[in-house]
Amino acid sequence: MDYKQFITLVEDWPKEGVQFKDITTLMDNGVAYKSAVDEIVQYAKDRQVDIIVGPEARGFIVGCPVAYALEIGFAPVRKEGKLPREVIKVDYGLEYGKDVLTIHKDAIKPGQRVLITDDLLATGGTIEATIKLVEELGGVVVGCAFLIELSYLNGRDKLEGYDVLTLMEYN
Ligand SMILES: O=P(O)(O)OC[C@H]1O[C@H](OP(=O)(O)OP(=O)(O)O)[C@H](O)[C@@H]1O
Ligand SMILES: Nc1ncnc2[nH]cnc12
Repeated sequence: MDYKQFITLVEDWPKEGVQFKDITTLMDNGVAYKSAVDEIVQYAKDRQVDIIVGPEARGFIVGCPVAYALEIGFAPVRKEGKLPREVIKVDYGLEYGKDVLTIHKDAIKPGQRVLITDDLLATGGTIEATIKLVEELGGVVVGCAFLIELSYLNGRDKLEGYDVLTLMEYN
């Protein structure tokens, strides 16, 4: 499917000079959303994934339906101060700012095969931080799946050695 027709490009948001790729117009379309999720479900099946991990908030939109379809768990990675129990944390930077990401200490069991999902790969800061959290808990990252890759921001450079699926690319 040509998913790009469902993405809305918003100039100068959230900051001047950034072209925001709005996925809500893809999610609005049930057929397109299901098709995108189905592609990631197949990718996860091929890798015998035990658990999905996704960063707040748009990583949930992609990862939760995949976990549901596969009848496996989903572990949320959230910004600091949002998870109620003991967490580990990591600092990271992204296209338009920086922040801290956290995950519950017991979210992943050592040796579990993990698929990380997010809507978009930009500088790669978020995925790099999420991988760090997963690996610190002993998880094995067997794939990273995104709807969109902004190849002009070179996020893939941070993913050397990891398997990556992206459904759309912007140059
Ligand atoms: O590759 P990067 O440069 O790290 O950028 C990509 C990240 O930026 C966006 O999330 P954002 O932090 O804006 O949070 P949100 O999903 O809660 O809107 C997007 O959903 C990715 O997680
Ligand atoms: N240009 C962009 N559009 C949508 N989400 C993003 N996250 C980081 N950069 C982004």
